[in-house]
Amino acid sequence: MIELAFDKQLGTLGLQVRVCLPARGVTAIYGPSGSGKTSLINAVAGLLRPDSGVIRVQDRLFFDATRGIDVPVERRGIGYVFQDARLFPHLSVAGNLRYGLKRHRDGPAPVGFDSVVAVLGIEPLLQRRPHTLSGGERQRVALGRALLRQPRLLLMDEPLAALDAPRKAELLPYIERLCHEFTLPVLYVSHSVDEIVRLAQQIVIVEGGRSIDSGELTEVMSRPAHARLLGRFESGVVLACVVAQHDDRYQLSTLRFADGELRVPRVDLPPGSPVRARVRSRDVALALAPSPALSIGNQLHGQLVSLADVHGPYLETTVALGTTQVRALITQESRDRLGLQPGREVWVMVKSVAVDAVGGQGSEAGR
Ligand SMILES: Nc1ncnc2c1ncn2[C@@H]1O[C@H](COP(=O)(O)OP(=O)(O)OP(=O)(O)O)[C@@H](O)[C@H]1O
Repeated sequence: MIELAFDKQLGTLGLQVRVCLPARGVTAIYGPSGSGKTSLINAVAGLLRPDSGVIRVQDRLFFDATRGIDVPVERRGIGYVFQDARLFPHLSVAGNLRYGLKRHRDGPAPVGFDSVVAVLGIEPLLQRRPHTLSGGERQRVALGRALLRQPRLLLMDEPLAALDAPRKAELLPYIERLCHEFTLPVLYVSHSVDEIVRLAQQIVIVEGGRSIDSGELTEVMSRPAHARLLGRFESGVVLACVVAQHDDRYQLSTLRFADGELRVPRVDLPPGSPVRARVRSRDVALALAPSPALSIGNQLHGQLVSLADVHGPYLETTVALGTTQVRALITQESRDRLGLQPGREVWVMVKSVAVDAVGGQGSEAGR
């Protein structure tokens, strides 16, 4: 387990972290700008000293204020990848990677030089100097260097933030692959919901310095309480699904979740593969009856649970499809016109779904 229970006063912001996470897979640290995400992982790294509390990663106690324990940064065995790659300009790529290796204590290294080079596709870059690399290539080298230090925990602070959209798209599959291949726990700071849904299994939500929620990603992300933080364009639910079958004629795939099925553009994974389907509230409409006259194929029967104000003309509604809940963004005018109130039977019209493989590659949307 990773136990983070500490406080730190940062100017006017009171950082107050209380989370217990499994020491495996990727945990996203999500929250608005200035909420304290970087400060949280800096405390784990040993770069920021809490005023009180405890920081423990598996059997290693890094910090305990009452017992006067504060393990120095270099002895925590943590890899850190920043927004900018921070490579040594005078060393080649190979030299930068070996710098990490050199600092590893004796004994067989679980993460080998060749496997890191292969997973991150660095081979053709080995003799180059950092200033000749693109931003995405530099970040791949920074990731490799961090991994070769054989960390027990990897921290990443918005590693894609400084890149333009094509470079982001280029780097993301490498991050996915390394999280999959090297089984060390990762804390991944980001305020991009797309990145988080694609990479993380767990999430910690930080707001105003406080860890307000944490847990399994599909569960936490789908909670209506977080709709405000996610914003009107990102709010929605994440459904754990499996690929049920493919329809070659129409190039569609059927995804099965606990209470139904969704048809989406073909997902290149074999039947039985686990995937995540992100259904944004703004991509869902409500109707009082199913309609074969509509182009939308995903029409699911459910019961309206609640209607919550968002802002302006909008309401976010929650609909139960058995045990699964989805949400739809509608206008107040639609609510009154359709006479919608809790308990009412409705049909959920899903216009678009973003699909991400669990620990694999993602594919986007469909109608
Ligand atoms: N040493 C410090 N002294 C005073 N205030 C600080 C200190 N370190 C951070 N802060 C403040 O604490 C707040 C949280 O900063 P932090 O960088 O952790 O947030 P963040 O969620 O990572 O933000 P962003 O997403 O913009 O990077 C900010 O308002 C920052 O100015």
